[in-house]
Amino acid sequence: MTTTIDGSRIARRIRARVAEEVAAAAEAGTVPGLATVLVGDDPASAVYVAAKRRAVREAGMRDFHRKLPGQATQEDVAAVIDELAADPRVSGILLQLPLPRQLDAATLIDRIPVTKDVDGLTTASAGLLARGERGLRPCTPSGVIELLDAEGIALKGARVAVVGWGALVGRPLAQLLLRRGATVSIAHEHTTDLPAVTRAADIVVVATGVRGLVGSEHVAPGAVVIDVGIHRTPHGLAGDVRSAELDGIADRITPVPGGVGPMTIAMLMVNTLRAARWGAEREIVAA
Ligand SMILES: Nc1nc2c(c(=O)[nH]1)N[C@@H](CN(C=O)c1ccc(C(=O)N[C@@H](CCC(=O)O)C(=O)O)cc1)CN2
Repeated sequence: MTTTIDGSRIARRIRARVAEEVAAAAEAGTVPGLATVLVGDDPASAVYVAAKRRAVREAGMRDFHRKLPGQATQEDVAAVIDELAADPRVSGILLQLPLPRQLDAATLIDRIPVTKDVDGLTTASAGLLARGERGLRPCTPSGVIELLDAEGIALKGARVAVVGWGALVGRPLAQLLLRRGATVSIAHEHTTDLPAVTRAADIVVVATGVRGLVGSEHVAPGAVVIDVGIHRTPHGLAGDVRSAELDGIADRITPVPGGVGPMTIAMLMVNTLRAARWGAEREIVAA
């Protein structure tokens, strides 16, 4: 029988723990704050940012939000990031992606100071991850690791196939898994004989943005399948995995919705708390 992993329940537990730690930090005089920056009117982005802001308030953190019009220029967005970077009440800055076409996302992300980079997407944060040094890690990949840990799935020595090599999920996840002692294969939608790669894995993580890419032909009996994809369809949300086909094949699988998505927001709360602590340390050192 295949078990569904309840990401919403695990995320709630993490968020409750963060709220306790925020209350303790507030008692000691520091209230963490997250600034979300939303450019334009992409409906999905508006939903995600609203969910993030709700989570911030529920955790007892300060909610700073900036909304810019879809025709905002590079300079407009840069000015907002610089203002938030200079504000000591702001522990973390998140630039919601995707951005409108006229904007250069990589350059804007790199304006975020590394200690406030709660998305872990700056070049500096990517470098710290590559070197295994202290830094903030991207939320979805660290959410996947937390999910696997919460389920008691051993990573040391496990064969993990990561399908998808994007900067938001696949690449950082592969590095986090390597650091945990997993043997990692990175594949993607163009991999020749993808089933041969994924069927050799104990854990298959799919983050390609291609709806229904992975099905029964890709998964060995007893494997764990983590579906990071989210697609809006006329019948509701769907993932990168044809999950119905895996019933009775996979040992465990994450659903869409209710799997990895809620973990992304939970890990953002964890990162904001970590950023507040890191920022406070830097102030002490600078004083
Ligand atoms: N700056 C960033 N932009 C984007 C990120 C990111 O991590 N940082 N990730 C995605 C979108 N995303 C967060 O921004 C995100 C996606 C999905 C969920 C989630 O909880 N999904 C629910 C379903 C909710 C729904 O769509 O109705 C679920 O899977 O259960 C949270 C965050 C792209 N942009």
